Amino acid sequence: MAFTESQADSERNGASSTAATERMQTLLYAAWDTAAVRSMEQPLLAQGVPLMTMAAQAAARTVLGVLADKGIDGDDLRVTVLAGAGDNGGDGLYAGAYLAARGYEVTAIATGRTLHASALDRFVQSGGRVWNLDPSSDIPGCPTGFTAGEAGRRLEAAVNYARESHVVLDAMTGIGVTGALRGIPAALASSLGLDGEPPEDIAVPDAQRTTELPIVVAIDTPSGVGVDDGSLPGAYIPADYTVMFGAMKPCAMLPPAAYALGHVTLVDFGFDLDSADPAVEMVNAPFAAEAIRPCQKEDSKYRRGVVGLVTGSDQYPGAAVLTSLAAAHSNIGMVRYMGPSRPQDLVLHALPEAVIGKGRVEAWGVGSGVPSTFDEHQERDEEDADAVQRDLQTSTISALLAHYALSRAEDVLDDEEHDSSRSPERYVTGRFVDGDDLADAERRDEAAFAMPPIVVDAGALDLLPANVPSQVVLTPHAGELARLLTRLGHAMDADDVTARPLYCAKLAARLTGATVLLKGAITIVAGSFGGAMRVLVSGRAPACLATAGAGDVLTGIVAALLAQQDDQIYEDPACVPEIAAAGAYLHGRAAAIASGSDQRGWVRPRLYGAEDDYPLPVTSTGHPIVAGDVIDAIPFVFDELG
Ligand SMILES: NC(=O)C1=CN([C@@H]2O[C@H](COP(=O)(O)OP(=O)(O)OC[C@H]3O[C@@H](n4cnc5c(N)ncnc54)[C@H](OP(=O)(O)O)[C@@H]3O)[C@@H](O)[C@H]2O)[C@@H](O)CC1
Ligand SMILES: [K+]
Repeated sequence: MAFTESQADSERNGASSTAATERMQTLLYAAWDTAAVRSMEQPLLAQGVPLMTMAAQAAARTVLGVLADKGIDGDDLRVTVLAGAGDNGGDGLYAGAYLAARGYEVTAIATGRTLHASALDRFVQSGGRVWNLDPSSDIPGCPTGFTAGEAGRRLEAAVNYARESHVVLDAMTGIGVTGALRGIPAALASSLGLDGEPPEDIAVPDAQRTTELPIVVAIDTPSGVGVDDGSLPGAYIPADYTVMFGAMKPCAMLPPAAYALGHVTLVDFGFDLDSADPAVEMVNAPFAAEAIRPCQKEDSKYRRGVVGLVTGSDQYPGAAVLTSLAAAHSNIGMVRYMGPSRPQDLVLHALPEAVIGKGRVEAWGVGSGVPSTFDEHQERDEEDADAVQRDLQTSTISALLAHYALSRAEDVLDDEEHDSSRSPERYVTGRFVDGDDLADAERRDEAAFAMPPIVVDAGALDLLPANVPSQVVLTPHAGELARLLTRLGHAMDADDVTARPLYCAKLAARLTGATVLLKGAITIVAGSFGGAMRVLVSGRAPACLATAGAGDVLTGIVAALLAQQDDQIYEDPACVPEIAAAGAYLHGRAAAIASGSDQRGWVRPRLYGAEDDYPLPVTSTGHPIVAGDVIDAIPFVFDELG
C-alpha cells in the first residue's frame, strides 16, 4: 500500500499526541525540587513569557471553578488574599485582581513589609483593598509606625476577616520559603491552620464531605510546607485546593505535606522537563507493569523464579503463611520455605506447592514474623522453647545476611575501583588490611554483589550488616526504621520518622547502602547508586490496608517481583527501587480491590485546561479487610496490569 500524504499527517498527529500523552504522564507522576524548577523557569522568563499572570489567571479560574462546583455564587462573595512580599504574593495579588474585577470583595492581607509592585497596582486598580500588619512595612496607601497594640488588633481583625471569607488564597510563601514560617505569616497560619501536625482526614466518600468555609486555595504550595522534603516544619494552613505552577514539587507527593495540599491542579508552562532529573517519581499502573515478567513458552518453574523465605516463627507462624501465599501468587515458579516445624506445617497446609528447605533461589524474603532480637536482649529466657525457635530463625537469617556484608559502603567501593592511585591497604571491619587479607575482603565483596536480591523485613532488620549492596531491600515501618537508625547512631523514634520520612528513608539508604522501602499511606522507596539517590513513591493503597499481616504480604510480593527480574537486577542494580516501588503499588491496588475502595493515599492531580475527569471522586471507602483478602486479590491486579 502506498504511503499517502494523509497517512503521513495522521502519523505525525499520532506521534504528537503520543508526545503529549508522555508529557502529561511525566508532569503528573514526577516532581522536581526547587532548584530544578527555578532552572526550568529561567529560559521562559528570559524570553519574556508572562509566567506570573499565567499562574494567577489559572489560580483565579480554578477558584471560580471550585465555587461553581460547590454552588457558591452571588455578588457578595468575600475573598481574602494572604499576600507575602515575594513572587508567591505577586501571584496571589494578580489572582485577587481577576476576582475583584468580577465584582467580588477581595482584601489582601500583606504579611511582609512590601508587596509585588506591579501586582499590587493591578490589584488596587481592579478594586482590591489592602490591609497591612507590619508597622514597619512600606506599602503605598498603607499606614506605618503603628503601635504593637494596634499591630495585634490588626492581626486579630485579619484572622477574623479571613475566617468569615468564602475563599482564602494562601500566597504568603511558595518555593522561596526557608524553614518553618516565622513572624506574621507564622502567627496567621497558626491561627487559621495547624502547627506542624498533618491534617486529620477521615477516609469517607466524597459525597459525605461537607464544604467548610472558607475554602482554602494554596498558591503554588501551602505556605510554610517543606517544599523539597515534604515535611511540615511549623505553622501552615491545610489547603482544600492547591494550584501548582510549572511542575510538581516534591511536597505534592511526599508525606506528610502531601496530605496538606488538598486537590492539586497543575499548570503546565511548557518547561523543558528533560533538562533536569525529577527528585521524586510516583508509581502508576504502567510503571508497575514493567516489573512483571511475562511468561515465556520455554519457561520452567526455575526460570520463572524461586523465592526463598525465612519468615514466621512459633510466636508469629501466620507470617510464614502470608509471605508464602503472597509470593506464590505473584508470578513466580516456586516458593522455598525455611523455618521451625510449626510454621512449616502451616505453610504446607495453606500452600501444598511450597518446598521446604534449602536450594537455589532467585530472591529471598526474610524476617517477617521473626521477633526483634532487641526485645530478646531485654528479657531472655534460655529455657524458653520459643526463644530457641526464634534463635533458629535469627541464626539462619544472620548467616544468610553475612553473605551480603561489604567491607566498605558501596559508593566507596565504586570510587576505589576507579582510583588507580589507591593505597594497597584498606580499612576493613575495624582494621587496616593488605595482601592476602585484602584479596580476601575483595573476594567477599564481589560475592556479596553477586548474591540474589533479598527483602529484609521486621526482625531481620536488627540483623543487617553495616554495609550491604543495593539489591538488599529493607521494608521497615516507621518504628522499625527509627530502631534501625538509632542502632546506626541517629537516635530517633517512630514520630520522628513519620514527621520526616523522606529524610529518614534516604539516611538509612545512605548509611547502609540498601534500598529502603518505608511503608505508609504513601510508601517511599529510596535507593542510592553511585552517589545519586533515586526516590520513588507509591500512594495506591486505601487506608484500610493498615491491618495485621499486610507487611508480610508486601514482603512476599516484593520478593517475588525481585525473583522474576533477577537478570535485570544483575545487569542494572539501579532498577531495584523501581521493582520495590512496583511491589508497593501492587500491594496497594490489591487492597483496593479486596476492600472495594477507591480511596487512596495519593490522588493524581488535575492538569489545568486538560479535558479529564480528575480528581477522581471517592465513591466508596470499601469494607474492612484482613491481610489474606489482599492475597486473594493479587491475581486481579496481575490481570489489570498484564
Ligand atoms: N515556578 C514558576 O515557574 C513560577 C513561580 N512563580 C511564583 O513565584 C514563587 C516563588 O517566588 P519567590 O522566589 O519570590 O519566593 P516566595 O515563595 O514568594 O517566598 C519569598 C518570600 O517569603 C518570605 N519568607 C521566606 N521564608 C520565610 C519564612 N520561613 N517565614 C516567613 N516568611 C518567609 C520571604 O521573606 P524574606 O525572607 O525575604 O524576609 C519572601 O518575602 C513560586 O512559589 C510561585 O508562586 C510564578 O509567579 C511564576 C512562575
Ligand atoms: K503559598
